[in-house]
Amino acid sequence: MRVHVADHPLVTHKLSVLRDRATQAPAFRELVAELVALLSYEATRDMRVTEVEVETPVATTTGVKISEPLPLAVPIIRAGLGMLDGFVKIVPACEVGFVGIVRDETTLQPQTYAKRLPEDLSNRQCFVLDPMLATGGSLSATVQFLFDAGASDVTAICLVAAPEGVQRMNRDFGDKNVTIVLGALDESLNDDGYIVPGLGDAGDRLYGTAE
Ligand SMILES: O=P(O)(O)OC[C@H]1O[C@H](OP(=O)(O)OP(=O)(O)O)[C@H](O)[C@@H]1O
Ligand SMILES: O=c1cc[nH]c(=O)[nH]1
Ligand SMILES: [Mg+2]
Repeated sequence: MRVHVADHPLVTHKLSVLRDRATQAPAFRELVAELVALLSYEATRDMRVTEVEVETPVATTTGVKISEPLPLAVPIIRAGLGMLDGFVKIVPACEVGFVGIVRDETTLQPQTYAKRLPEDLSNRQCFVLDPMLATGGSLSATVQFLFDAGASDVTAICLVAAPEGVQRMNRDFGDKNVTIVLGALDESLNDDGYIVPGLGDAGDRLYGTAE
């Protein structure tokens, strides 16, 4: 397993505005889309491509196109849906699968309530989208669904992670072809399972459901 933390002033700037409790849902959604676009650049560095011949108005040259089977984007509903548009803008050729997971607020255990994935994921590069990697339960369950369907190459894009979540992923997938691309690796988790300093509940902030 590999972990890549983006080290770029634009990412850190946008994350700082995202973290600010005064940032309201419309700006929050826009910033999430912009951050996904920046992180996708790093996350797709090893995307598989096939050589193609291209005729320019001047000459024939060799280019590339994204290989088939096409990559699969998997947003973890609900908050991960806020990252889908940003990813699809960068990789319009991708297909999209869905996993719906919510944490039990008391036990912090992930509860899966929806799953719609292609049956056979062998040879598919998969890109999981979820802004928050906290205890790691939700991401670990999702990556396991993908491996169970035959995937062997999974990249997760998360905006903010806690060290506890990264350790959990390393415990579960340390010897697997899994890459985690992060906007920031924060300090810790608090007793309620929230990332510190984090940005609060990403789903609530995206969809305006915070109390
Ligand atoms: O690493 P974990 O401890 O599993 O926590 C992270 C999960 O928590 C949030 O989802 P949440 O359960 O709040 O659901 P929501 O997206 O519907 O708000 C977040 O989007 C992750 O999926
Ligand atoms: O800090 C956190 C932890 C889990 N889920 C969130 O949305 N935020
Ligand atoms: Mg939530």
